[in-house]
Amino acid sequence: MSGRTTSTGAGGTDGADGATDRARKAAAGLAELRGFGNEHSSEAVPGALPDGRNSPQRAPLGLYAEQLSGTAFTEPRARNRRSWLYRIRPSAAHPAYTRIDNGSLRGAPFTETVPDPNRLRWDPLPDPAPGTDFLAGLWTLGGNGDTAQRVGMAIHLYAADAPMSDRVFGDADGELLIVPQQGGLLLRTEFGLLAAAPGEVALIPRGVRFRVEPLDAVVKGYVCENYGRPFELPELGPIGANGLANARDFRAPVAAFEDTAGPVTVVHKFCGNLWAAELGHSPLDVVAWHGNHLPYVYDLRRFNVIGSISYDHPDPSIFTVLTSPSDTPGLAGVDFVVFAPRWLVGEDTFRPPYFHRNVMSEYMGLVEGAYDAKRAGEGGFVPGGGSLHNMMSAHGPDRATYERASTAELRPQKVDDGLAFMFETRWPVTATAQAAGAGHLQRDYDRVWQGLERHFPA
Ligand SMILES: O=C(O)Cc1cc(O)ccc1O
Ligand SMILES: [Fe+2]
Repeated sequence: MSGRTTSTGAGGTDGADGATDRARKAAAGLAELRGFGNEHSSEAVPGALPDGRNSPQRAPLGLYAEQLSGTAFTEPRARNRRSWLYRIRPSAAHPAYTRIDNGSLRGAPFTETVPDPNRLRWDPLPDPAPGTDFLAGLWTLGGNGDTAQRVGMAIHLYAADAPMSDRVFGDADGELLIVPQQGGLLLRTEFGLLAAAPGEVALIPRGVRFRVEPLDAVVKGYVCENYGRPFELPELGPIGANGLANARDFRAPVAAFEDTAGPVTVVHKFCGNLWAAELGHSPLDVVAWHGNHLPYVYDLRRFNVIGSISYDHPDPSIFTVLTSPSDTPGLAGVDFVVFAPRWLVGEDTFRPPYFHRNVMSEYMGLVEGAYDAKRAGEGGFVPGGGSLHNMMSAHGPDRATYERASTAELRPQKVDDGLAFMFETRWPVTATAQAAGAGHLQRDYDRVWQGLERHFPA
């Protein structure tokens, strides 16, 4: 939470349509600011940012000054998040919102099914119907908490093949941690442009408006919608001053604005429902900004993996990238955890994840390759798929993994054939009806633990 940087960013960006080539080029060479939780500032036009005050009598260049807060005004300084935006038109100048169809999006409280103690696993989401944009392609798997209480989280997947060309999205219910799995995304946000490819994650803070342009024909991935306290970096404790996700590797955008005529639909997610209002201009019209309530991208391959260099398999909290603390110290509303390439050297150790029953609830996804506790390939844990192991549901290595790892020769071993992650939450996850009844739900997941026979002498 330190440091201040300044930038002069890109000028106005191209309009919504026909911009895909330009978007690709932009993705390849985006200017970015570095750091986590920093007070950054950026102006797309020199002189657009007021100096020495947030809200002068008249903001420079005829812009409107607007504050966007991500925490209450009065929260402790160390976790206070807010940004000041200097825009062509104030966000307040919009007509009434009206409800639109929620599509496959669901919000908390999740009451369509009863919480299920069974281990559940899904294959990847089917390909999108042609013309599906990111917002239409969001499909809620489940979640917990209550949007109106700002507590809990939702797990979504997405599959899309079309740009959000004439609409933008903003989520009042929480921040969106986007985990691309197939294909890259260009995120045009109020703060500027970010690109995120598989292996990276992007975070859109609560309330920030953005639209998504697929950088590949079909894009798929996962989203953790965090209704609770904004994600922060975990404490490092005895690890020391460095390690895990290093703050300097987080990339924020520089200011870039759209000065285009509408109609543009603003879709606003509020207490689980989608509302829309039509504007005569793009709301991505922020010419300059400063603050710390910002979108960012992080490359998971930069994660500094800490592990055992003696014996035993450490608990996966050591792999926490981001944590959203709850009201109980040490107990996260949701953690984002990554299983990144690493060496395993433990002596006399069962090296893959152990058998366990966890008080926390675990949703796992796979960006690529395989996961070291589960068989890969068809019918197994595959990229784009996901598993849910709710509070106290017994799980761990499948039979094939147990047999392999309990007899393997324990040479130093590099695990670098996959990238798995976990959304781990203190509250059980209740599936939506569409997830519980999905055609891509694996009906025989329990079988992976069958045949684990007794070896104890009779
Ligand atoms: O269930 C899982 O595969 C996730 C997990 C990984 C690990 O290394 C230890 C515990 C755990 O829950
Ligand atoms: Fe687990």
